[in-house]
Amino acid sequence: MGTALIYDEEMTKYKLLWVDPACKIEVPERLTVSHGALVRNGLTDRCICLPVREAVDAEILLVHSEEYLEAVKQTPHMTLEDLKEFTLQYGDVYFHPNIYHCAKLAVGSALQLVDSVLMGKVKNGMALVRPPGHHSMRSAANGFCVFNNVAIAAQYAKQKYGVKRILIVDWDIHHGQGVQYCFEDDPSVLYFSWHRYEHQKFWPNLKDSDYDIVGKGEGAGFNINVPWNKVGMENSDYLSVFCHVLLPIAYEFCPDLVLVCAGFDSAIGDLEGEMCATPDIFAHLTYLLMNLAEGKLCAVLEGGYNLTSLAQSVCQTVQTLLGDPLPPLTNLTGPCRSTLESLQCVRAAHRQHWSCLRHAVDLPTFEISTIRIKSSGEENKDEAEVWEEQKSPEEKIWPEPPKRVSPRVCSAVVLPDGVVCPDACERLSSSEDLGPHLLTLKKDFLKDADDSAVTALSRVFSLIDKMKNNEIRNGLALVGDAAMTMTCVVQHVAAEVDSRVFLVCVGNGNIPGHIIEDGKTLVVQISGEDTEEQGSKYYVPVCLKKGCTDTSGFAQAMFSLLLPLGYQHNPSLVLLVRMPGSGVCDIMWQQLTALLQSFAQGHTLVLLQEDDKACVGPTASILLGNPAPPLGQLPASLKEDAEAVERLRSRLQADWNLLLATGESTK
Ligand SMILES: CC(O)(O)NCCCCN
Ligand SMILES: [Zn+2]
Repeated sequence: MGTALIYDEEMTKYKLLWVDPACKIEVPERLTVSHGALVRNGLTDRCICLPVREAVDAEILLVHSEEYLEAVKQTPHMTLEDLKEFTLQYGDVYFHPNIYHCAKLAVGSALQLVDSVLMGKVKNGMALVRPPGHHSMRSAANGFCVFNNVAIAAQYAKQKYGVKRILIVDWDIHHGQGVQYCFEDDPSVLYFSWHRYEHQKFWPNLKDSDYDIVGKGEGAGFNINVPWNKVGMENSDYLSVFCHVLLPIAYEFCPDLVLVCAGFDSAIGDLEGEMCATPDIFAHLTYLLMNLAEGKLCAVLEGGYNLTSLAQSVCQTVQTLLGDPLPPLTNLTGPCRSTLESLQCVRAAHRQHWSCLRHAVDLPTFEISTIRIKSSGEENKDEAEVWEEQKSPEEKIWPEPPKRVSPRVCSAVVLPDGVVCPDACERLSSSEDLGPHLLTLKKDFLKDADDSAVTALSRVFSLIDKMKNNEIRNGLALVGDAAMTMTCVVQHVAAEVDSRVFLVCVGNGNIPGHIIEDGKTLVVQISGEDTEEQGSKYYVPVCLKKGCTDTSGFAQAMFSLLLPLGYQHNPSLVLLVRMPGSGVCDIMWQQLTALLQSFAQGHTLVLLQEDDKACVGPTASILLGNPAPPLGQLPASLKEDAEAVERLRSRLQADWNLLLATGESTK
């Protein structure tokens, strides 16, 4: 199934007709440069372009009041003076004779997208619309928004398709209060928003945007606000919020549909946001949401006012929806102190609502307000920081996002004769020669191995070399001895100059000490074995009381340990090994296989042991880019397991500060 793209130039046909500094940034060119970049990068040709349509009254009334709709209906016939007068009753928004038409098209675009995803015509998609929607409320336009496109889409999905649970992720730099108000007492819609807040000093200056607003009544816990109390947030800050707040809760919620309020004013260069995250971060944020709801993801454009970073961010998002390999994220230095304060506050506020946060040991029992922290931080703010804040947001520059080339072959497999090659995979035949290195290995490692093991290893090595040359994206090998093959592979890759391996070992099994000495291989082992005291900077043994059968504990280790470590290690190869008898369930295994493709531009090598032959198909399906099935709503993980994960984090966070989720940051 493909990726839908919805866009119509009709939505460029309205603009600000008078002087209003607050609104002048919302220009038609936002759509034309975004769509133009997609065309220029050959992305529109790869999408399924769907037509827009006008929303009908009944659809708009899913969220808005009749009197508001009736009032907006009058605007096409208004004179310029009437339009100005009409606009005065709302905040930071403008009207135009054609904006009602465009607002109906924006809603209609979002609904077309929802229809095509929920009817299974496409896998996912993006709607490029204006006017944006997430600030508009039941009876009020606000923040350039007229109708709440995404809120209407959520109500529409529930009403027309009976969707039970919807996750709305709002990565726009402004708080979508309109969405929050619409669903604050609705437990079937989980709304997550981060937003520039600066202790209520930033627009829309609402106390309702702070972290302690968690939803009301039945909806308590289903509204997550992450305030950014400083500008200049970077990729690390965004990733740490996904790893330590959004993903654990989103997986526990287990949505049937993911809607994204895709605003790109949270990208570097945007004078509204004043953040420093680069456009390629949206490739990763999108991907991290694509293994929820079996990949049913609808992204709808909200804000984004720097035409360069907007266009780049839109392309990064669409490329990920299309399944292209993710770009490497470099120099992730870990979250700043302000982010850690916000993280701690949000996790504390939601601790009672989500079992994934229940055992988080780092959380104070008292309610900490970032206001108190700020005032305490005020005294010891050094003059550099003061100067930094007073400096005007000068023109930022950032590197063009790296090209993301899909190798000719997606998935290659090394299988014993007699094992069927999964559809769409390429079977690696015997490599021509055994290669000199192999003969030495034969002497070192394989002395008593039979020829089939030597042949298999030579094929695995050629698979690795083809991944290195980006001829192949990922691969899978079914071998006689997974542990031995793992050791040889690490040895082989570590011999390369600029290689870094991220070895994820699921299940019990001995990791030879020498492979973690060179600092190029980071090992995370998730098992039921308590090898905690053998841990080191490059060897992270996660012991789950009930072993890998415990999905909640496994999931927690995946988000709060594996993801941050993987991002910070930034490997050139991911080696995922399933030890025999690990007990990990297939869906957890598939989710893990999917998540690990965030790294190394998707160069993942999976090693399975022959008696795990049944895993070949399900693993290949994920390697080929199919979404992992849902884990189901996750129960609380065991207290001991959560504490073990927390102990590991506190031991490791000095070396790997993306693990930080609270407390003092080094920055
Ligand atoms: C869609 C949006 O969130 O980017 N609108 C921002 C409005 C800012 C008004 N000061
Ligand atoms: Zn915005």
